Amino acid sequence: MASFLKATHFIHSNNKLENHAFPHSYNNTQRLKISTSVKPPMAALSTTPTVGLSETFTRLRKQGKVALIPYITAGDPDMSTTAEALKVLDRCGSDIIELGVPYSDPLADGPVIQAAATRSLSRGTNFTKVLSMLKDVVPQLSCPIALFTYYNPIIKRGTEKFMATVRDAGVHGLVVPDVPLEETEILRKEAARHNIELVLLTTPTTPTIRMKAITEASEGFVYLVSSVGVTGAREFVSSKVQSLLIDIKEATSKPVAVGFGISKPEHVKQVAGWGADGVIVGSAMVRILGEAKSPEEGLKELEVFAKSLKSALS
Ligand SMILES: O=P(O)(O)OC[C@@H](O)[C@@H](O)c1c[nH]c2ccccc12
Repeated sequence: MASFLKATHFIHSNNKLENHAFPHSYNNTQRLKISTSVKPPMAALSTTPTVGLSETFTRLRKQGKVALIPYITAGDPDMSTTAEALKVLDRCGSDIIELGVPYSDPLADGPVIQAAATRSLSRGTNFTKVLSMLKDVVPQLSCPIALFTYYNPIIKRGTEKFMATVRDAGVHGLVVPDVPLEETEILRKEAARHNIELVLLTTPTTPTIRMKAITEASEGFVYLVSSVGVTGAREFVSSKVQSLLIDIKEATSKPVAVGFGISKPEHVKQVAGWGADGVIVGSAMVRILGEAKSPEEGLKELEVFAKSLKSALS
């Protein structure tokens, strides 16, 4: 976990990624040149019926509701099951779905999501396949998609091209856990230009001053990581979350969603009671799809589970 924390927004590091991504010679003129060759984002807007993350939270706030945000890993057990799972989760009242692009070195993930990523990659999942699945499925969904990816795939494609591509697939938000806060400025600019909200994360060990900077820069919502460690279902949600929520809400009026370890209807209810605007449930969903006897069984179990979480929030 130590390396994860160092590499993320919350703690400043002179991580090598910064140099890889944007060498000092990469100046504004070059960026402008690149930008002119990128497809305008408006083309994608017309095919995307859903609203973005902030608007979703605004609507929910008016209704006095807390967002249910499931996370699943794309391509596990296979891409067509992921497509079906997105539709099932949407039908069960998910307010936003976080879809993970599998990555070979998922340093912030616990065993369940790591195993899902490994299975998915071994079946040949790649970024292009995830995006083409999304392009088909997003128009059939009523809730927005927040794409989860580590930083490396963005660097590989180039930030502008990456943003144009994901927007063209109908994605509304982006969660990138391993990018230093300082680096997010460029990411955020490009994301905004393509109408994508870049969600930043804060953890229980993030110093207050940094937490404030993160809430200021975060878009869509602020992701509060409930506990130190890696992703994975836990028996209890850390009671520290309650005071962390108070601190964050003093710093910002942006919505705050809590994730890491939330895996039961009781957890969801508890975190909502502490004042969270959203709850993120990952490993518990991923486990259901990954361990089911068949994809069909997995989808059925997923539906039952998502409904149980949704009703805990109503
Ligand atoms: O799996 P959990 O403990 O329910 O946590 C949320 C989650 O899976 C998702 O948001 C996520 C998956 N991988 C991550 C890496 C870092 C931060 C967050 C994530």
